[in-house]
Amino acid sequence: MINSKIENSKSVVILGAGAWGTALAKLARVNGHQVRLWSRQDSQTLATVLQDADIVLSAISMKGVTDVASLVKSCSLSPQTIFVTATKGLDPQTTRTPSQIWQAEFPDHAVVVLSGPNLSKEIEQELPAATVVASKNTAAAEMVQLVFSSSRFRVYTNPDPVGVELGGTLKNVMAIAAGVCDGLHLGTNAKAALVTRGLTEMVRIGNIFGAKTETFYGLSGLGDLLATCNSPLSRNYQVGYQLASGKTLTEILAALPGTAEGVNTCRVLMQISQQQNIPIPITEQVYRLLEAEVTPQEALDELMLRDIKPEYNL
Ligand SMILES: NC(=O)c1ccc[n+]([C@@H]2O[C@H](COP(=O)([O-])OP(=O)(O)OC[C@H]3O[C@@H](n4cnc5c(N)ncnc54)[C@H](O)[C@@H]3O)[C@@H](O)[C@H]2O)c1
Ligand SMILES: O=P(O)(O)OC[C@H](O)CO
Repeated sequence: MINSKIENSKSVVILGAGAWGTALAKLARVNGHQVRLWSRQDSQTLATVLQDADIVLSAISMKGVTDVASLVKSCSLSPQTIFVTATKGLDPQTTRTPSQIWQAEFPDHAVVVLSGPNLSKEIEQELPAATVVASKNTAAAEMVQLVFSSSRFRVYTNPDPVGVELGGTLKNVMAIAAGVCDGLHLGTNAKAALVTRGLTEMVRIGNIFGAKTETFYGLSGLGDLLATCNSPLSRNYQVGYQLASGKTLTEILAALPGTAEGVNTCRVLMQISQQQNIPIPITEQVYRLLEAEVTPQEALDELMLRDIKPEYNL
C-alpha cells in the first residue's frame, strides 16, 4: 500500500518549467505536497522560491545545469535539503553527468537521480509508468520515492546513481539511430539488432564512468531504450526520423518542441571515446550523420560492413 498522500507534506521546488518539470510537479502535487515550479523567466527570485525547500528537483536542460547549480549555491538552504536531478545529458566542458555537477556544488547534501521510461506527454495524460530513484543515500532515495509514488507512477529505488543516470542519457543517442532506422523503413530485424547492440555500447561507456552493468538491464537502461526507440513522442527519435527524410539538423531543431539531448550527448561521447580509446560504432555513425559527414544510407553501410567479430569479448 502506498502511503505517499502523506500527513507529512514536503516542500518541493522544481527548477525548470519545461515538459518534464511540469509533469513531475503535477505528480508531487497529486500526492499532497507543496510544489513550487521555478523557471528563469520567473518574477520571484530563486532565493525566495528555495526558502524552506525539503527537496530541490532539477529538470533543466543540460545546457543550463552548471549555471543554475551555481545560482542555487548562492542561496541559503537547510543542510537537510535533498537534491534530485532529472536531466538526461552530459556536460560538454567536463563530460560530467548532472548528478556529478550537483554533488560537486553541494558535497554535504544527498543527491538523488530520477530516470526511467517517462515520455512526459504520456505522464501528463495520466497513463501508468514506472521510474527509478537512485542515490548513495538510501534514506534520501526512499523519501523521493514516497513523494512521487502513486497508483499511476511506480517508483523503484536503486543504489547506482551514475548507472541510472547514464541509462537515460545514453539511450538518447540510440533513439536518434532508431528514428533513422524507422525513417529508412529498415524493418523489425534491423531495429532489434540496433537496439541490442546499442545497449552493449551503453554498457561499455557506462563502465568507464563506474556504473554497474546490471543497472543498464533495468528500467532506466533497457526500459528507457525501448520507450524512446519506439515512440514518435521522443524528440530524439524525431531527430533521427526526420534526418532519414532528408531534412538538415538545423531545420529539425528549429521546429522541434523542447530539447533533444542526444545531439549534445553524442558529441560528448565522441570526446570520451577518443580519450579512452573505446569503440562506440553506432554513436560514431550518429555523430557523423549529425555533422552531415555521411548520409543515413552511408551510415548504415558503415555499420553493416564493419569487421566481423564474436558477439561478446569473453
Ligand atoms: N520531456 C520528457 O519526456 C522528459 C522525460 C524525462 C527526462 N527528460 C529530461 O529532462 C530535461 C528537460 O527536458 P524537457 O522536456 O522538460 O525540456 P524543455 O525544453 O521542455 O524544458 C527545458 C527547461 O530547461 C530550462 N533551461 C534551459 N536552459 C536553461 C538555462 N541556461 N538556465 C535556466 N534554465 C534553463 C528551460 O527554460 C526549460 O524550463 C532534459 O534533460 C530531458 O532529457 C525529459
Ligand atoms: O523526448 P525525449 O527523446 O527527450 O525522451 C524523453 C524521455 O527521456 C523518455 O524517457
